[in-house]
Amino acid sequence: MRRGCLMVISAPSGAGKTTLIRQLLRLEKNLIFSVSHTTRSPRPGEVEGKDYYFVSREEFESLVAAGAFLEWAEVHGNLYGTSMEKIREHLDSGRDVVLDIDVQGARQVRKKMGLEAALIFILPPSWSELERRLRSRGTEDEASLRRRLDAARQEIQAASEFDYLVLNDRFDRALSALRSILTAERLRSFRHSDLLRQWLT
Ligand SMILES: Nc1ncnc2c1ncn2[C@@H]1O[C@H](COP(=O)(O)OP(=O)(O)OP(=O)(O)O)[C@@H](O)[C@H]1O
Ligand SMILES: Nc1nc2c(ncn2[C@@H]2O[C@H](COP(=O)(O)O)[C@@H](O)[C@H]2O)c(=O)[nH]1
Repeated sequence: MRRGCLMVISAPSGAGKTTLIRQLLRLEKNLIFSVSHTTRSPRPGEVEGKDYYFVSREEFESLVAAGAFLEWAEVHGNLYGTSMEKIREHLDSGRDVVLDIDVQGARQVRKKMGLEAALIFILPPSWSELERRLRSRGTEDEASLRRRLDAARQEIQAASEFDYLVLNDRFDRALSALRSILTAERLRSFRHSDLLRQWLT
């Protein structure tokens, strides 16, 4: 059986990765979203177990101590982490998995999983459009908005470490680029060892 693909998507806050991932999940039936743990409070409309597992700092720290996370990081003043167990299960059973994580997390995944993980960075079209999108979402107070825009400068510096860059200017074009990346990743030879075995033995 083909081993699933791991797609890691990072971007500055407000670039549009959550919106793109939601739409990608509607179109790609074999793709599963990895629900992270976070110490951040839920936003209006966010659902426990669907958007995040919302936990206290104490609970998060005990999961870190138990080695439950593939990666974790402090982002914009809150802790976020990706639990290892489910991801392994899905990949082993041939399901593809998408992670919405920050740059620090993406680096940790690359270190642990090497080229098995495809690292994708979403770029906003401009600084002014990034700020406009973040403001128009209406989820951040001024301090949080400033912190996210400041962090964006450093995050964009790391974009060249990623395997793929996707410009989220026109939404439909960015979505189609993500679907093409998934198609390419599904064809990588190491995922098809069964297919190759019959030719090589
Ligand atoms: N191509 C686009 N054109 C215009 N608006 C967009 C586009 N893509 C996303 N948006 C809008 O930009 C806002 C921010 O998008 P989204 O919440 O998906 O960002 P994000 O990268 O996931 O941010 P965060 O890291 O804070 O979760 C949303 O209101 C979304 O509808
Ligand atoms: N390293 C990780 N980063 C994560 C994880 N889940 C989400 N994130 C990133 O945090 C910021 C902020 O997200 P928000 O939902 O509070 O706007 C964003 O960059 C996410 O990609 C995770 O498990 N690990």
